[in-house]
Amino acid sequence: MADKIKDAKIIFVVGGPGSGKGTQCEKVVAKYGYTHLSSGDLLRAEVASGSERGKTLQAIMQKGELVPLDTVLDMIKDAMIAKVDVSKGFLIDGYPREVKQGEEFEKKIGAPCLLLYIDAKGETMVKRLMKRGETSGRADDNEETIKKRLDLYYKATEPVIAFYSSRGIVRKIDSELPVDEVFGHVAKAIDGLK
Ligand SMILES: Nc1ccn([C@@H]2O[C@H](COP(=O)(O)OP(=O)(O)OP(=O)(O)O)[C@@H](O)[C@H]2O)c(=O)n1
Ligand SMILES: Nc1nc2c(ncn2[C@@H]2O[C@H](COP(=O)(O)OP(=O)(O)O)[C@@H](O)[C@H]2O)c(=O)[nH]1
Ligand SMILES: [Mg+2]
Repeated sequence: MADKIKDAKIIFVVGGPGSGKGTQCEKVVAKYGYTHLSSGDLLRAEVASGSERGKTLQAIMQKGELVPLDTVLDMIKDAMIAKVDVSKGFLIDGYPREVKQGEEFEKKIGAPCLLLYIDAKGETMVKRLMKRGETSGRADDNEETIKKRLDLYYKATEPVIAFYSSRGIVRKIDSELPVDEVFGHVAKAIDGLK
């Protein structure tokens, strides 16, 4: 089983909060049939289950901080194992959040063949998240937590992009464009694989 995952096509989707990762992943699923695993969604599902672990997670997420590395990684790995036989590839959305998360992922699961860097300006991300917050019901889509998530993104997650750039697998996608144009660039990056 571990070998099967290792051979799977793995794409990391990295970008700030509200940059449009989830939006683009949905479109990739529709066109390429990849399996979309949003680390944030996996964590929110655990919170929704009402488990003790979920309660601990909720408190961390509400503050816009990172949950323990092993927790997210185990969830991603379990979700990958469940889908590996029917999946053409995996979109790992919102992970890695810090270089260490990427290193552990590679030790326990495998190496990514591509990193889609979904790039938008800070003010754009804040605007999109405030709008999303009107309907998302997410405890972290509020002004105070958004600011913390952005700060953490610049501090912890941007170094991830530099880390993988040196390997030549980063494709920077301008996410200020209209959604379909952004997707055009995403599709070009995926078509360039192999
Ligand atoms: N690898 C990850 C992914 C998520 N989180 C936690 O889950 C929260 C929400 O994650 P996510 O949904 O990915 O949020 P954002 O990227 O901030 O927002 P979006 O849904 O807009 O992508 C993060 O703030 C963080 O507390 C984490 O600790 N580690
Ligand atoms: N104008 C515009 N809005 C977008 C674009 N991509 C995403 N959005 C909006 O921005 C918000 C955040 O997008 P989402 O995909 O959840 O971003 P994520 O936080 O990176 O997963 C959503 O309300 C989207 O509708 C884009 O390319 N252009
Ligand atoms: Mg998202």
